[in-house]
Amino acid sequence: MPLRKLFRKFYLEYHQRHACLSTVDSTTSTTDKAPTGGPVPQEGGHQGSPYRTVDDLPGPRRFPFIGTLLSWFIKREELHLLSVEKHSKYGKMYCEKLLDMTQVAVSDPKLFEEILRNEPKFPTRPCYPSWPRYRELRGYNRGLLTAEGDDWFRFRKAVGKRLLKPQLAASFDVVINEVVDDMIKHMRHMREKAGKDGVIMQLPFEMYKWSIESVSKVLFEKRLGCLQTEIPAMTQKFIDNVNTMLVTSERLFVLMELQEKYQTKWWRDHIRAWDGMFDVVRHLVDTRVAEIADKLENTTPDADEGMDFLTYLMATRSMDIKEIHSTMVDLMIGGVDTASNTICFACHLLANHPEEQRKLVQEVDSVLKGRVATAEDIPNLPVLKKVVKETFRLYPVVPINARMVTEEFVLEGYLIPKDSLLALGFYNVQRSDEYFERANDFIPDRWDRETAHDHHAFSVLPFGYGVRSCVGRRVALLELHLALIRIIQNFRLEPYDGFPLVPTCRGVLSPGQEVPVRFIDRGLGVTDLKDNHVTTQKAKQPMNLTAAAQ
Ligand code: HEM
Repeated sequence: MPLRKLFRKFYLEYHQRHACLSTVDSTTSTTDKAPTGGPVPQEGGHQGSPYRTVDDLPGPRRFPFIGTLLSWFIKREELHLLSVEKHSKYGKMYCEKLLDMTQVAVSDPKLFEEILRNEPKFPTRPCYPSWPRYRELRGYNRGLLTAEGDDWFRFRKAVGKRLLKPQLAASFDVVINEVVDDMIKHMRHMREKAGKDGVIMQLPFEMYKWSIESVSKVLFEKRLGCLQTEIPAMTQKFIDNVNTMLVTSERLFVLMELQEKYQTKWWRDHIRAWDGMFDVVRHLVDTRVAEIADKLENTTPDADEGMDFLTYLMATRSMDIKEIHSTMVDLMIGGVDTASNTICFACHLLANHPEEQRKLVQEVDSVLKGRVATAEDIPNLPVLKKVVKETFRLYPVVPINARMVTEEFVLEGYLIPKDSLLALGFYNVQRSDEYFERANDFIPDRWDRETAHDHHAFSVLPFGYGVRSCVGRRVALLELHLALIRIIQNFRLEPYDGFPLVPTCRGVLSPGQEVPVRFIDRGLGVTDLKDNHVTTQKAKQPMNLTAAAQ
């Protein structure tokens, strides 16, 4: 493969890794319609075209051959800040060339809306090349994260029906609460073990274990033991393999084919890590399938019956077992560091804003009166919802989303060519004084019912938007709300001086290894679920849980 092509491929993969969901995505957007807003210039067009070209857009200086690639390398852990820097210099829409790849960066809620509302029926998302390659080698289909066209649509329909219906998503509160219960016990243990005045060292890692455990229980009806003092060997192997897979995915950005051909250590580690992850997921799926085998024979899929996720997926008979294995791996990948990073950011913000924390404590204590919350309680906790939304605004785990352009289209009078990349600067908009007053301050009240609509609906999109948006968003919100309630019921949060929080952006926005928060025990001990145990059957009851899952 010629060197230039290899570099182009590297750039594409590099961008996808950093501009999209950690391990995940970017989305194709195609529309051949001229935008509804913005004049189509009659002057400045090229070769008789009424539109301007992307070369007419402002942008950073390009070096021969590499274009602006260097700045990406230098700031690869701060891509969110690089995006802010470039937008403040070149405006809402600029163009840069990375090798021969055109990237159009956009930072304006109206343009986000225009792009995202015009997606095709089956948006395709490019992904790490090593991911589909692994599946090809082992005879697996792509899973939900990376599948395309009809396959993606089929998987999305099956998974979405169980995870995205508000009432059904809300029915996961029982299993989520079970895991939150253990998380609180684990947090108590860790803060005592650290002996540092209530500080939980490596909070992000502890929260990571919580989110793996929680997603596993939701998806497989199985616990992995992440929150036990001694983590079972199989679980530890899974955690290690996820980490190795992610690290080596980055290293295989460059010259993947050659690395495969010469079986480099990174390549071998990568394949071994995937094998390990698939082993665990296959074991979890197959064990559950064996448990429900008898039931399955005569079961028809009825998500409304509150069926557990895997039983439902099997009963749809719309995915074969290998597609299910693949999709379950993808759901695990999509659901772990996203939720755990967000809860770390929320704890940090509350610790540093005692007044906001006080309002939240007051609301939680007065509404729940010391009992464990369920999904039904969430609509009655507006302060909680505002805190989570404001956390997403300040620390969006996906700070820059992206779309590949598969058909040329017109945006703001500029002809955006096929095969170029659209980078949607969410972080930049969310931190901009143009869209939010005192944009860098934590002000949950800006999301008050009366004032929330002052902000453009596309100015904060933590889960993306449209048909390819996050399929786990309702589960994620429920996890975050229930976990945060319980943390607040059990601990008072204080800042731990001397430790600054310095988020990095390697894929997803992460708080780093340590989050400087002290957890002071409130001594109320709200960890026992027995008092208000709810059953999965409640999904059948006619109650309005729509708001609860939003
Ligand atoms: C705070 C938590 C989470 C955040 C902020 C988040 C955010 C996102 C974003 C921004 C996307 C891309 C959307 C787009 O391109 O428009 C996405 C996709 C996805 N997420 Fe999440 N996510 C979270 C939790 C979860 C959970 C818990 C799961 C699984 C249960 C999950 C599974 C997925 C999957 C499978 C996709 C790809 C969907 C598709 O391609 O059809 N996510 N997520």
